[in-house]
Amino acid sequence: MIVAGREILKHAHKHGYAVGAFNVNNMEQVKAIIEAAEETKSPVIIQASQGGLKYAGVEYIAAMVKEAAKNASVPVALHLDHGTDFKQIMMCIRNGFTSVMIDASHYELEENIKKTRKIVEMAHAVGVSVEAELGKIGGVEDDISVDEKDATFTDPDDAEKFVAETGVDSLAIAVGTAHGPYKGEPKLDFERIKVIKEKLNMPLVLHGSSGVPEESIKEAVRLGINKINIDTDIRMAFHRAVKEFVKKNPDVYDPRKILSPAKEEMKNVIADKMRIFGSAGMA
Ligand SMILES: O=C(COP(=O)(O)O)N(O)CCCCO
Ligand code: NA
Ligand SMILES: [Zn+2]
Repeated sequence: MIVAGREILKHAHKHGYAVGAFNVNNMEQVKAIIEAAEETKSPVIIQASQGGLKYAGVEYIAAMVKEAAKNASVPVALHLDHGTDFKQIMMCIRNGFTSVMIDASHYELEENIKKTRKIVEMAHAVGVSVEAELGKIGGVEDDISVDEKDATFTDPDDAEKFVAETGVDSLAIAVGTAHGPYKGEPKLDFERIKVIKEKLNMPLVLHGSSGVPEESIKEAVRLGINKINIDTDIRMAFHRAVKEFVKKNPDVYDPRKILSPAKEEMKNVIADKMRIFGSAGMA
């Protein structure tokens, strides 16, 4: 069933595990996520970025995810990832999204607070949860790009002020991850996660989580991360499977035959992550 984002994240915060938040652009990704969630009995967050909504259309994404959630035995939230455009955020709420991110992290603290507070007031008025970002998460992915030198870690004291003055349900923190593939191995600032969790005592979000070693993910969850964003690893699973299928079956042109192995590969990758995040069996 479809639920508000805060319901899923509050449970994860209370019981000390993390829920996967997986990006979708098409039907095969939605099916892969829901099948993995059913298989592992995991609550799950299905999210679309502004780029994903531009590609598929907000109505298509909302219709597919609501249909999938209606028939699922696990809790599902539908979330807007990295919302920067006020109209886009309102269109998502209008189409039944149960959670939205307002990403005003490029602005100074006071401006970020102001923009975030406006979305919180409107979203909370209709029961929709809100995620915001403080600090700048590095990396390049679709329309999100932050240069390595501009990536700034989240300051715990600023975070305390930010949450008190905005009322957000969850906070995305910059602690060493980056969007997209990593060149070297990412070094997470675990001490910073620990301090922020102690100060805020609320659901925390890790972005740029594809490519982070399993042990680092587990440590971040132990220290209080409750939502883990994954996009690149699913894209790579899709790419691997399609490439392999087409190489082996160059004359098969039926999209169902070409995309089915890709859906299976994405499902397996997602199910593994749900086990690593600790959400398996929590639904
Ligand atoms: O934090 C993430 C995922 O990061 P990653 O792709 O490193 O797993 N996201 O917010 C997905 C960004 C999608 C842009 O269209
Ligand atoms: Na990444
Ligand atoms: Zn992100």
